[in-house]
Amino acid sequence: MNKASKIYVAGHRGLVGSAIWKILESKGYTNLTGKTSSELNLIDQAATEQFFQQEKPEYVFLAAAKVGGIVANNTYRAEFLYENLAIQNNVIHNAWKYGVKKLLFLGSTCIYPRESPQPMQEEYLLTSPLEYTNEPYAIAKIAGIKLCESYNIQHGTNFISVMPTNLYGPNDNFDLEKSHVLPALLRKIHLGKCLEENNREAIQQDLNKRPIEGITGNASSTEILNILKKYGVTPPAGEQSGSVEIWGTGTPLREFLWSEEMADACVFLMENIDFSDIIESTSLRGGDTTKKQSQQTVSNLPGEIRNTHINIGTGKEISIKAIAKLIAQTVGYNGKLTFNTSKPDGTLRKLTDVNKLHSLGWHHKIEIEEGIEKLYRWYTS
Ligand SMILES: NC(=O)C1=CN([C@@H]2O[C@H](COP(=O)(O)OP(=O)(O)OC[C@H]3O[C@@H](n4cnc5c(N)ncnc54)[C@H](OP(=O)(O)O)[C@@H]3O)[C@@H](O)[C@H]2O)C=CC1
Ligand SMILES: C[C@H]1O[C@H](OP(=O)(O)OP(=O)(O)OC[C@H]2O[C@@H](n3cnc4c(=O)[nH]c(N)nc43)[C@H](O)[C@@H]2O)[C@@H](O)[C@@H](O)C1=O
Repeated sequence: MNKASKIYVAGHRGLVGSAIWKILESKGYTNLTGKTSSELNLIDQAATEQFFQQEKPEYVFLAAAKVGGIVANNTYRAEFLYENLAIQNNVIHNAWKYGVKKLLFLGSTCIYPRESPQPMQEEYLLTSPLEYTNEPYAIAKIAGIKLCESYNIQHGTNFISVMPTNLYGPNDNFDLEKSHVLPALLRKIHLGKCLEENNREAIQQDLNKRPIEGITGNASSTEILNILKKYGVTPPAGEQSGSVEIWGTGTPLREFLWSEEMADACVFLMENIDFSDIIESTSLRGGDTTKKQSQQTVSNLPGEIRNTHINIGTGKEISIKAIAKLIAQTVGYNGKLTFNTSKPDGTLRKLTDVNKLHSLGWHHKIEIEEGIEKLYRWYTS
């Protein structure tokens, strides 16, 4: 990529897309293009083709997707499968058709089997059944990996797939039903602290920025208390402390990566790594049949090529209970944390093996304690 290359960031307003955009700008890339979903609905095949035909981007970051936490994935199963398949089919196919030089596709670590050995190596893909709560989303992401891989093998394109662990950071989704665990708990615990301190102004500010089911800060105290109670945030009453509800048992383990570091990894790979380098690093691990083929060009490779995607994570895990306690400590919340076991736990462990990423030359720096502090500063500023 040179600084004047035309770069399309699909999903440039999202958690990861906005961070990719920011990094590209800060590195001096001057020819960036992005469209909101209302300007360009990537589910629309004709509109997507027209965009590629007219704009002819040279590089594409595919960070547009239907995204959500465990309950959203489990509830809107058809949307997660259909929309993600459609978005990635349209973008990846047109990237090939209109000569995109390199594309980076974002998948997810939920592509790995529910009972995968830990930490999860790229080679564990498609070795046993998936976790039920996000199976449709995972199937779409697996199809995306295979689409990139297959266009590379059949047509000689340079499309790279990355599988991020759970992400968090500025511009995340803080919806209390549809978001991921970290933004949801940060917001609930923040609201719990505001109730603890009887800080009505801070609660009003929060609801004005992000209304819950149409309830804003202008609603009556009763309406506000009722909506917070519905999402598991209750005020202290007399001698009794307030409480914040955590979904599930709190025992599942998760790995969290700061979204701006995720974006940094994406830009690093786009700038430095080609599909042929990935084949080489995959073969160096000895995990598949490309072992003796690393010196050949991609289009000439005989035999089987698979598991060319790259995990992106920290390689470190923490329980949901511990993450809730860490957030409470950062926010300064003293109330109770309760567990609602009628909500799903999902996968019990999904720790990434990041050796391939490290061997390609990228390593994370921000640990979870620092990340939560940064996120809370961003959230309350
Ligand atoms: N967040 C996480 O923890 C993880 C995310 N990922 C993956 O990383 C990628 C980025 O996720 P994240 O940034 O969190 O997602 P966000 O929900 O924050 O952003 C999604 C983006 O996709 C765009 N988009 C959605 N539907 C369409 C559509 N039909 N047409 C055009 N644009 C659309 C949205 O555009 P607009 O705002 O204009 O509507 C938005 O900019 C996704 O592929 C996701 O699967 C993987 C693992 C973990
Ligand atoms: C990134 C990944 O994210 C999704 O998978 P997930 O990791 O299971 O998603 P999650 O972040 O929503 O939950 C993680 C854990 O946390 C618990 N939990 C507690 N309390 C809250 C809570 O208040 N909200 C949420 N959402 N979860 C909570 C929750 O019960 C679960 O045990 C995929 O569907 C898919 O999108 C994907 O790729």
